[in-house]
Amino acid sequence: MLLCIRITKLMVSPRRFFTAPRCLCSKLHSSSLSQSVASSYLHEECDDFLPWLEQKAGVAISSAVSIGRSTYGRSLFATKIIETGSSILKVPFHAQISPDNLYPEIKILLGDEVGNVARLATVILVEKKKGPESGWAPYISRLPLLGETQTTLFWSEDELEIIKQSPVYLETIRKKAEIRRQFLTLKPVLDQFPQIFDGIKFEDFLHAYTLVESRAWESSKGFSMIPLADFLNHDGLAKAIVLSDEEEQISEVLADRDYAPGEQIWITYGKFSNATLLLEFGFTLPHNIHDEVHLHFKIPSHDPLYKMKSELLERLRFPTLKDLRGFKHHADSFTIKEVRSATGKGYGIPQSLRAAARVLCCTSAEELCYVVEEAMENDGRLGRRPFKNIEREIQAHEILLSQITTLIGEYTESIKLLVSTSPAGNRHDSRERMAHDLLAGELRVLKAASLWLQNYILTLHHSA
Ligand SMILES: C[S@@+](CC[C@H](N)C(=O)[O-])C[C@H]1O[C@@H](n2cnc3c(N)ncnc32)[C@H](O)[C@@H]1O
Repeated sequence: MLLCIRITKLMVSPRRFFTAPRCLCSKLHSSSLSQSVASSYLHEECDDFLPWLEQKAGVAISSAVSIGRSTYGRSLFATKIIETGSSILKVPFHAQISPDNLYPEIKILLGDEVGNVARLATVILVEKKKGPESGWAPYISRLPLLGETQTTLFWSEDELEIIKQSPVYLETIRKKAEIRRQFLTLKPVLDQFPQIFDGIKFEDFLHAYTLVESRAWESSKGFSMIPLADFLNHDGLAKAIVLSDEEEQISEVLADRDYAPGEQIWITYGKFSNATLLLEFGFTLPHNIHDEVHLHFKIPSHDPLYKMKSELLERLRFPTLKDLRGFKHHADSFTIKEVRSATGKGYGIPQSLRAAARVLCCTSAEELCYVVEEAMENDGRLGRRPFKNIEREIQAHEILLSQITTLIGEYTESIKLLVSTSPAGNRHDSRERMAHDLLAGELRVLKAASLWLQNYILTLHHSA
């Protein structure tokens, strides 16, 4: 992740771009996370951290926070009253770790195919190897150890099997293969520095890579890890993010609400579903309003219109997406988010998905050509208008409903299995709990979509 400005996509703006509107305050005060874990765990072993960072930065970083422990690992806590809109911390770019910190003799050997995340992961490995001698030791020594990270990239095959229904399963396999590819590209370079990288294994690189993805933020320097700021935990309802001010060369966090002394301070890493949180950060939320499901359509290979339909579906898919932290995602499927209203009115399931269903249900080349011509006569977007033939419109939406009904059955079975195999029906294990949050959230999205479709189809029947 480069959070918000973070990796999974932190979006770093070249200028300060965020001030919390006043009206947010009361809403944010009711954040479940903010209230439940507020105040009890403070300070502890990090007393030396802020003085070290301020000395390194050569400026004051914060007079309003201390580092403490919470249910979610280290966190920042308010040490005094913090008012909405005030600055919580400011970390200059030169006190952040970025790919620029890579030894020049290593950097010069790296080709373009080695991305910024891999470069920054290499910096982390170098500084870790230096131990107490590293100029970053107080920060590096407080990063989670191998074995403490919960992202699915470290799950066993059996653990992954539990979430096979979710797109996270395939995405985990794909991503791990991609990180392995990057490691194999880097390895011949690392081997030239045995005093640093002797005996380095893929797991070490994977660990460093996931540290970067779960903590770094995008900036003009590529991705940076921002000491102190990266002790901030994520609340899906928070509005505060890490801002990047290119003019002043600082990263800053502004309060999105008032904090009392002792309260934990929260930011948002982005509008992430549990699938993304699990894959990139290694945690889930019990009820995540950003959960989503990805639908893949398969055109039967014996369909005589296979080629035409494939080309049209390709036009309907979304292009590459960039998340808040600056990370790119490729969407090769249709995404459904939770439908707010089951009545068929207002925000329903995505138009592009319904358009795809209209394309799929065509039975002749003439019908497909009609869909294309109609798009050209209107705003150019394919399949956006309901078929004039109501029977066809019903068929298109029944295609969708049938696929969603099948998925609902599969998710329900997986959740039943998960609950029944947990000791005494309890999900003690944190990975099982996260698997449950993930599957239950995606099932909720599917059920809402199903209700919406049933209602729409019923309305069409009545009007026929
Ligand atoms: C940027 S770090 C935040 C600081 C971290 N708690 C620590 O101890 O260093 C991100 C990590 O914090 C944890 N985390 C952050 N927000 C969380 C939340 N709402 N629930 C559970 N874990 C969370 C996850 O382990 C995540 O990978």
